[in-house]
Amino acid sequence: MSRTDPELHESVEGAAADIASMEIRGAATIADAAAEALAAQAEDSDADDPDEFRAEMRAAARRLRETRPTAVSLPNSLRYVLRGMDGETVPELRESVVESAREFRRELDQAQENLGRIGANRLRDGDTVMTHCHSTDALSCVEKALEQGKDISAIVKETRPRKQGHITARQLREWDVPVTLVVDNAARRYLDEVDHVLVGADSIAADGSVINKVGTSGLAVNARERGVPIMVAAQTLKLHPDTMTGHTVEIEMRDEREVLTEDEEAEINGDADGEGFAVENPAFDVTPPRYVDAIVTERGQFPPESIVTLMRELFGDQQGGEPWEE
Ligand SMILES: O=P(O)(O)OC[C@H]1O[C@H](OP(=O)(O)O)[C@H](O)[C@@H]1O
Repeated sequence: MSRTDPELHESVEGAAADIASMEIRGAATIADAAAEALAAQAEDSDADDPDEFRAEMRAAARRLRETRPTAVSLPNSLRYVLRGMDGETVPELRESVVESAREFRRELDQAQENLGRIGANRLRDGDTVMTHCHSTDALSCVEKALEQGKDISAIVKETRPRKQGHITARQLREWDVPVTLVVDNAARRYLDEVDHVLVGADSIAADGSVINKVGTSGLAVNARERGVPIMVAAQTLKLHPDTMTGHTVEIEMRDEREVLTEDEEAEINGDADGEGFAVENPAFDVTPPRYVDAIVTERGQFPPESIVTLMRELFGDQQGGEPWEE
């Protein structure tokens, strides 16, 4: 932080640290936490004048923005809340930010509900889904299918290195869904027993590419080879506006210690002198649109190639820089 940066509320610093460490994780959950943190900053601000208040909010948004680069739900959330900031006085500005954050969080919940209902229509009674990682959007489809009285089973991929598959398994068991947990490398073997691959997304690009937890693209290629449809559950908050103008989505590279402990590394190195070896830990990968059957949003389901039409509708009139950079 530079000396001129305003002081940030503990909720902002706390949320930023928790997002970076993945204590708070999952694209929608990150967006929700970011909006909540901005509201806390606004509520407790002791800014003396409107300019100071605005500068404080921009600094808070920048701090949250720099935590993780891939899930576009994070900047989309910050943009939504800051664009709602309006007023001549500090109390007016404060109220507008709090209300904007509240509205964002309400819409996020509603979108997930609506998406779930649409996604559930793709699932038939007795179907088995294969999941990768943990996605609240994807699980919403299962939840709604269960509410429709359908029996659904799941083959849950463990999802190395952080094993978010365990979170998915726990949630599904709470709903009494029969679960088989498999290591990632076993996925292809089990695809013959599966009716749908069901995953979430961290970002969707304008060409319909799906950016999701690393391993999704290999799963999609294998599923296509086996004739299993691939369904991506992603509310429109996951659509990446910058990709409409040719930008690519940055893939987060995480700490190598998530993959290999120091002791394990020492063991591999043995008595060898000199340089160690490289460990890479990309958190996400890109699944090309040709491997995706449907992107399910709260506005309906789309073949990936047509997602750009929806993006033009949603982002077409958005111009200029980011509100936290003004
Ligand atoms: O928004 P929802 O559907 O909950 O999650 C979407 C995606 O966010 C997660 O990323 P991470 O675990 O935060 O790296 C997974 O990649 C998951 O598919």
